[in-house]
Amino acid sequence: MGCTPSMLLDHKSRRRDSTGSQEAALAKVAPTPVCNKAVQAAKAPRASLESDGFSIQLSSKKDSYVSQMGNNFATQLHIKRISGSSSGSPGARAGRRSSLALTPEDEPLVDVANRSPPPAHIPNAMLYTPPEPLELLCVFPERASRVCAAACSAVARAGGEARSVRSARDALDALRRDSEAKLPHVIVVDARQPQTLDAPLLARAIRGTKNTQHIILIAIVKKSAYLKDDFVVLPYLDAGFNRVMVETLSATAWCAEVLQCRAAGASARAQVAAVAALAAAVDRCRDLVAVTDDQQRILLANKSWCRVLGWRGDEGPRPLSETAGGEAMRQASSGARDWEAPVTLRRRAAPDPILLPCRGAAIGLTKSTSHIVFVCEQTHAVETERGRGSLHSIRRGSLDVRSVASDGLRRTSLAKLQGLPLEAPITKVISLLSAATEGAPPSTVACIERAVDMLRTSELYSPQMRDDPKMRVEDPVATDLIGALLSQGPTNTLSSRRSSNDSTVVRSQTNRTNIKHKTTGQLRELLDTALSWDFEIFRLEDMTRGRPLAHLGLALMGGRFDICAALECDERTLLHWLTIIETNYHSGNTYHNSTHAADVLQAVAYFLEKDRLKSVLEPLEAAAALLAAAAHDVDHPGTSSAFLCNARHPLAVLYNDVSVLESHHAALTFKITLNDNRVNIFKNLDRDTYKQVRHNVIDMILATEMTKHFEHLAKFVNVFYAKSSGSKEDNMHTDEPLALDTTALSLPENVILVKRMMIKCADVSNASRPQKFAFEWARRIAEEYFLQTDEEKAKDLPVVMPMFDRATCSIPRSQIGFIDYIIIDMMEAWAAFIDMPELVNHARSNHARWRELDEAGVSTLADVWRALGHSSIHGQLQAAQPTAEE
Ligand SMILES: Nc1ncnc2c1ncn2[C@@H]1O[C@@H]2COP(=O)(O)O[C@H]2[C@H]1O
Repeated sequence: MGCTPSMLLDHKSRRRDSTGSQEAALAKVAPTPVCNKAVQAAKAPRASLESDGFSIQLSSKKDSYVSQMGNNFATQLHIKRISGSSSGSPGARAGRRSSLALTPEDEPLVDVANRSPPPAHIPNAMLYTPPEPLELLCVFPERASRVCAAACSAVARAGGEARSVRSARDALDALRRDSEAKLPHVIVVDARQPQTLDAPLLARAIRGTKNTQHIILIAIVKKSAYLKDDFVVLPYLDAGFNRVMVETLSATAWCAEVLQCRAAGASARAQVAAVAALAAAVDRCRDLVAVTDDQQRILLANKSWCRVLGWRGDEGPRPLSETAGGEAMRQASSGARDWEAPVTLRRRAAPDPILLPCRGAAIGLTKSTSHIVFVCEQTHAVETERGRGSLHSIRRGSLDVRSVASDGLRRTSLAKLQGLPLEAPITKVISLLSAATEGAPPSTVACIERAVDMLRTSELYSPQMRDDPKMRVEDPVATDLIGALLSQGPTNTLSSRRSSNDSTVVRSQTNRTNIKHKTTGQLRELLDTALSWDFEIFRLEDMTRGRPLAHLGLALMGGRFDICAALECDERTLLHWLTIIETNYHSGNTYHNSTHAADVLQAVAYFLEKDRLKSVLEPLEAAAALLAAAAHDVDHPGTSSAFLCNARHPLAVLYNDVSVLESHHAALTFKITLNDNRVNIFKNLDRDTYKQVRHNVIDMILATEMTKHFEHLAKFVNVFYAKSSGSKEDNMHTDEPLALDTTALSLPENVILVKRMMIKCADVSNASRPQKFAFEWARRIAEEYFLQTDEEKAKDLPVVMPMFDRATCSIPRSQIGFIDYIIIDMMEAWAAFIDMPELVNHARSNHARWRELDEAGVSTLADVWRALGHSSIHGQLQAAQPTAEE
């Protein structure tokens, strides 16, 4: 402990020690104009003095050599309040607010009750020690001192043991050599021959030795000296003696003294033991505890206090104000009995103070306060840092007091908040990072501090364009596309351009030809290849006359994955579900139609075949992933959420401009499904299973929102690549290979990240497909963007992606930007996770081809297809393939 329990026991005597004189001691006890008079009064025995409302009485126990046991004051100083007006001036009384000056009558009762310290309650059981035979040590320089012999024989008669030594050195040796159990209860020191034995010096040395607080020290003085001066005892008491006794050879006198010493000794030992026990308890507290004297000088500081504030273990009493500030200090000074208020504590190794909730209490055995207890709650954040043993670390980790306004209310509520057992993981991360700065080189500290500053923002996952020369695509097309993908809300409105549907109205299936789910031989052959990465999706689109989803869905969901078993539904219901979902895709959209849904479904199915996912996902989770993929863009209007917001479309209004399309896709999926028993693939699931599947489907559909792209990617990377050297996000931007760590898969929350990543990658997997597919998808999305721009211009709406104008837009550049900013990082992370390098290989090779085209001056859609030697890949495919009906 910084300050020890022994300081608690004798802080009053230390006060005297520091002044070196009784006058100074008295002056300190009464630090008012009255004190000088008190000193004079002390010199004039039995003087009583009244002034300015005070009565000071000094009484000297001259007639008894036995002063009060266990009390270092042979002379007792009483400072009384005078309640009447007879002796104090009214002005003086009215003007003072100190606890000494104010009379109890001047204050409201409640206030008085709260200001007088509670009687310190020490349970009686704590103060009991079993009686022991008395151990006496006599220190008498004279070889055959008769006084010494009288004392020893009295101890023997009382059933105790006595020994004697002749010098101060021998006495101290005996104390230091003996184990604690053998320390004497009483030490009698011959103070009659100062030239041979300096008794006060020896007493100080004894009191400076460990565990001697309970030893009763008796100084033997000559009768002549004793009777000469009223204050003869004071230097002895100041030096640490408990009692001053006149030399005597009387066996009776010695016997009485010895018996009193045994009783007093037992009581003193019990008190010390009780204080030691309480100090040990305080030391084991998590909270920061300090006990001060009535002048707020710290007498005891527990281990938490020392550790958190950077105190050494051996510091003497010091003013609390050097370390603490705030409302708590004001409360403590007000004399309140019990209070709760925030305290700011300065730490030695950190510039920023910490703000902690603090409870305090004034303690006193009498009406006046002897001790003040401060218990500062160790908040979780401080404790986390403590775990790192870093004081330095606390600087950034927990509480930023500088940001706290000076008004007390805010500080109080902040302190209360910090007292709550709540802590966000980010707080722990900041604490750990801050701890890592300890002892680190300045450059590392600077890096960590910058990282911590970034972590402190609430926009953790908001992407910022990287300042990477390699990546600096100062291409307005790429900037336009990425900017539009990553931002949501009104930029700067649902088009009925290709659909006049109220999107929340389930489309009737009747306006479509019922699908033939009897597949032709060629279609069967094609569907047999549904689990290859170069699956001919556009051929399927053509063969099924724009209904690829139902056919592929039935083949994959009903066939290979048998989700009917997991969902406990029949294949017919699944077919109906697929059909109605497909019906609710807009066939007029060039990109966001059911072919895109089928493509994403095919990608998810392909991923699910990978060993990593097979081992991680339950059949029901796989089923949910396939359902989510099939439905993830249902009723997509062919325009972006930003467009809907700008157009003040009912969906944007319904979803408050937040995740408009994804919310709609997820909600409509369930509306369609639950609307009709014939399509309700969930109808046989029990409540909990339904809940689980629903949660999974919704979560995955919402994960396709591109504004959250970097959030999902960063979380995935941080979890599954966290253990390689350096930040994985940084690694992603270098050519260093990623080091995969899949141990985190044991946590369900991390499996969620995997499912999100899976559908995200599937959603934009077109850029990682073989070139002929990737280029067709690029054409389709560009066409859809162009149509949106056309509509925005026609309706005088803000143009979300002005660069996507069919007359001027460079398709190669838009694809280069898309791959650079969205695809590569994500595919690298996912490819490594599921062991599918072709994802990255295709993306890179597509990127290279787009670059070639760009460098060749190819720009518009028409240019691209001309350069590729045909008007459209899809057109080429269409011409070559038979349809499903053939
Ligand atoms: N090849 C591509 N080029 C440019 N943008 C794309 C490409 N593929 C997908 N996207 C965009 O990425 C988005 C992913 O979510 P959506 O399907 O809602 O809408 C998609 C398009 O806006």
